[in-house]
Amino acid sequence: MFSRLASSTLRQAARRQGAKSVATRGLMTGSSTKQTSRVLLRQFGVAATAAAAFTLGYTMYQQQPAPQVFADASVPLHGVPGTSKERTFIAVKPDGVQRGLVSDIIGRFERRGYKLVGLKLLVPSKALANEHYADLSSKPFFKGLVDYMTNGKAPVVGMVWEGPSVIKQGRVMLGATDPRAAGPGTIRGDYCLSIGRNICHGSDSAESAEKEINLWFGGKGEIVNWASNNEEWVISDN
Ligand SMILES: Nc1ncnc2c1ncn2[C@@H]1O[C@H](COP(=O)(O)OP(=O)(O)OP(=O)(O)O)[C@@H](O)[C@H]1O
Repeated sequence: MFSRLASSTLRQAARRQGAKSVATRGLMTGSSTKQTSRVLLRQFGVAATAAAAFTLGYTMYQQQPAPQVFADASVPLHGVPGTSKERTFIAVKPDGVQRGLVSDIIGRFERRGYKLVGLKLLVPSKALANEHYADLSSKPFFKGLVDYMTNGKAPVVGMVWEGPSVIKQGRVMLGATDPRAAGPGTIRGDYCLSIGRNICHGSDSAESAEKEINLWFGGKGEIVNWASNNEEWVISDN
């Protein structure tokens, strides 16, 4: 790239000075040769400086350390229940994704002041869905539930939210499992009508949160420990 840049600069300088036509006709005088050489050297110097600056800048850019977002790596994957580092697993199920409710559900948690520390979009495998709903395996609706979660007609949005009492409050924000019993203002109470299409899931205890977060977000680096600048405006008993 550098040699292409230098030779194009030299060509342009030569053209500008009429050197090409003069040289080919053998009419170049001593002073015009010197002048042309000076111009060529100056142009070459500019190109060399530009190339050196580019190389230096690129090298410095490459050597920059990666952004440091892992502010508190001592927090376990599933958080610390009973503290401001409590964590829960919240999912938007395929019907919620299909109906375009992802942003509303994320927005409710964000506006409440909770912090998003994990987020992924996936069609869960049968094994994952079976494990997630293992406690319901004897229920007559189990097979239909797993099929609806895994058939790929729409993905699931899996999330991990962090903040004080997020496990309990997450369930309150979702509303009752059967949307017809869910209060207005809750996600299910506002957006759905049927227990088989209740658009979201939330861990119901610290034990479930631990199991579900590790199940859905067990991979390395899938949870980000980061410090929110809003924290002092959201979490304090003064
Ligand atoms: N009677 C039912 N008929 C059909 N589907 C049901 C029924 N009961 C529960 N489900 C489905 O199974 C899911 C898990 O049921 P569970 O009893 O664990 O309720 P939940 O904890 O409120 O729901 P989730 O685990 O999805 O948050 C429900 O969200 C619902 O989609």
